[in-house]
Amino acid sequence: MKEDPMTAPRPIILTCGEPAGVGPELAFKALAAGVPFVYLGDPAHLPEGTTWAAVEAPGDAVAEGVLPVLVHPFAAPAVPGQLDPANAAGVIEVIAGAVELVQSGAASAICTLPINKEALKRGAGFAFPGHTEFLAHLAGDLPVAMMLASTTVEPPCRVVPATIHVALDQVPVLLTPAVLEEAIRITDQALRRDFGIAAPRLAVAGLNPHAGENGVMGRQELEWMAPLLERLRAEGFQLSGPLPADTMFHAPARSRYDAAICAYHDQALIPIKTLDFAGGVNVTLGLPFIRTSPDHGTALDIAGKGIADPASTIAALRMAWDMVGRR
Ligand SMILES: NC(=O)C1=CN([C@@H]2O[C@H](COP(=O)(O)OP(=O)(O)OC[C@H]3O[C@@H](n4cnc5c(N)ncnc54)[C@H](O)[C@@H]3O)[C@@H](O)[C@H]2O)C=CC1
Ligand SMILES: NCC(=O)COP(=O)(O)O
Repeated sequence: MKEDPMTAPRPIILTCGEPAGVGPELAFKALAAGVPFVYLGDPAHLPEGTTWAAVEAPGDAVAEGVLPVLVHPFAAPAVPGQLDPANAAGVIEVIAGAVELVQSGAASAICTLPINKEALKRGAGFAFPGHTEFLAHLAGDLPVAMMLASTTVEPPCRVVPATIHVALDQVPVLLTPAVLEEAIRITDQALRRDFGIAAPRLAVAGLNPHAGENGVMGRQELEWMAPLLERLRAEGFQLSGPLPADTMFHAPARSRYDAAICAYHDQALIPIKTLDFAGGVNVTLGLPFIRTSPDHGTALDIAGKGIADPASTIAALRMAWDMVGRR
């Protein structure tokens, strides 16, 4: 049945992600989010017995309790837990298709189910280490930042790694004043626009143990991080740091800031995934459209067993919908 396009809410596109992972089984469970979304993927990959209906356009209505599916046929069936290179191209096409739908105005946001980066690289020569970088490219090679945000802990834990999917030995090379400044600026703006925080407070982690301890355990903090933060404070940014990363994530420390800008992936993601694995949401900041994702990966070890927890996907859909409302 077609809805009145003037009044129908434009739904979120939930991309299928890796079909051999937990994505397909999370899609139906995610109806519990109570926000409008449509699944983009191959219905043949959904668990047997899933109640779904094909729709032609994102806004087409289906009965309550039925998963609406924008059908994107894949090359091969999916065997839970077993990656198939034949399906890599389909996974990439679905992400690109979702971007087209949101950019055309047919959808309000994108929520991505997890992909297996290695599978995409080996199966389709995917040139990006993750959604974040691919979406930035599709949006016109924009500078973006990756934020992971808790939804069930207080004070909240929000983290932004200034370098993202890079090898640890590259971090000191790639973490430059320009890269850190960009992460600070993008995060400050996104907290205002998408999280309703009028005067964001950012805490910046040092790179070295004890934030270098005045130069005895590394010099980046003294040589350029502190001067950069000083310059940005003079512009009006509310910044603390560079702080020792090991002591900035306990609850009293988190109450002093709205988001932590970290030097590298694990410095940022270990605290949030420890504090709120079930409720964590990954958000790409700086895109012209809204994109969220559960914080976890493809979980091949449990795929197909029906035990995957939908909480993070539900939180991601709700966060995207809140952002739609704010914008
Ligand atoms: N946004 C994305 O597309 C993301 C993709 N990945 C990709 O996922 C793949 C696997 O990554 P891993 O490091 O193994 O992390 P993972 O999150 O897939 O799994 C880590 C552990 O958490 C469990 N787990 C994950 N999600 C769960 C859920 N919903 N319910 C219950 N248990 C759950 C898994 O069973 C496993 O024991 C990699 O290829 C990685 O690149 C990882 C994170 C995000
Ligand atoms: N560890 C987080 C992660 O890999 C998410 O990456 P992306 O696919 O959202 O870019």
